[in-house]
Amino acid sequence: MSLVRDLADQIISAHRNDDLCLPIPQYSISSPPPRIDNEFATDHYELAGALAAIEMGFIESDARTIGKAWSRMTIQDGGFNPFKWPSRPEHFDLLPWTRNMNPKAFKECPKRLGLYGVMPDADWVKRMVEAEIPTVQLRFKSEDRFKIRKQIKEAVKATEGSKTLLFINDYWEEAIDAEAYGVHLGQEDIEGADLEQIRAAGLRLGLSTHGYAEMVYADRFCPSYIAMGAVFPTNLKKMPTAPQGLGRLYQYAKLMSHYPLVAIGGIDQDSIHAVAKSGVGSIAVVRAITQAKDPKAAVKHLQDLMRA
Ligand SMILES: Cc1ncc(COP(=O)(O)OP(=O)(O)O)c(N)n1
Ligand SMILES: Cc1ncsc1CCOP(=O)(O)O
Ligand SMILES: [Mg+2]
Repeated sequence: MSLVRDLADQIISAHRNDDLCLPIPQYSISSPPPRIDNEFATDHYELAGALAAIEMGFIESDARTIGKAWSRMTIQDGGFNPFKWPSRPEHFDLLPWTRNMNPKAFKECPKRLGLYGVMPDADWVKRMVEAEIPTVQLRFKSEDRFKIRKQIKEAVKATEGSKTLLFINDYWEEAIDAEAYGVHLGQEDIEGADLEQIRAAGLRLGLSTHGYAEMVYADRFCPSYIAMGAVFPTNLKKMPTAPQGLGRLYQYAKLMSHYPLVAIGGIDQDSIHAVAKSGVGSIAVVRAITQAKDPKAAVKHLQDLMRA
């Protein structure tokens, strides 16, 4: 058996019961298995870490990131220990400075944004302000710029004079014009947005991530918060990765603990307490509020469960 195979097997058997593993996707001719070979790896540990990650069900980009982290961890810690798992910022080559020392950092937001309602229109935002939710997002999807502007203006007005912080999903230009508290962008939104303009206007920026590779990428922008998910299955959005589960969320939250963090995806009253225990300071939900019999009561109940 090759050395790399042996190291990978040691990692897998040490972490088999860690709740990090997901079923490996089915491969076909149109979606072939990832190629983890010497071509990209600089040492055995990188290759073994990446191979183990693939067999633990991580997607290829995450496996490559994990491989690099295994290599750094092994060098930094002075030897290979299969029972460890990369979990420190330096293992992932995250930015070495704090927000205050980074002139490109986005404006700070509270470390704990608390319960975060992601709402489909301005009327829902108003209801959330009345329910005294700490954080709300206007996630209004439309092609009509006039309607978008109107919704954003109404949502900003609804939060004025309240303690509720408002993030606008996707429409960063309109959010700047309306002087919203912040903007939320997904990975695909980043390229089309002028992040410098958002930063210069003093709006906070939240970024979505779905795994290790995207977290490392998001870190380069030093956003105000990092969202991670989907934690559990959700039918509200087609996700680029499988639900990550609590085991992975706990690792992500540990690695990125210097950021305000938001967990999202399929979280409800039965799971919110376990999610909060990961250390994330905020939990974003849609259906747990919008489909509740009494949304205002749900806001209170979910917050109680988060704190319990
Ligand atoms: C708090 C929070 N997290 C993730 C998302 C999803 O953003 P994105 O991936 O850009 O998808 P859309 O919401 O735009 O469909 C979010 N909106 N909020
Ligand atoms: C917008 C979004 N982004 C990631 S999951 C999600 C939807 C979450 O909805 P729910 O809380 O109802 O699963
Ligand atoms: Mg988006």
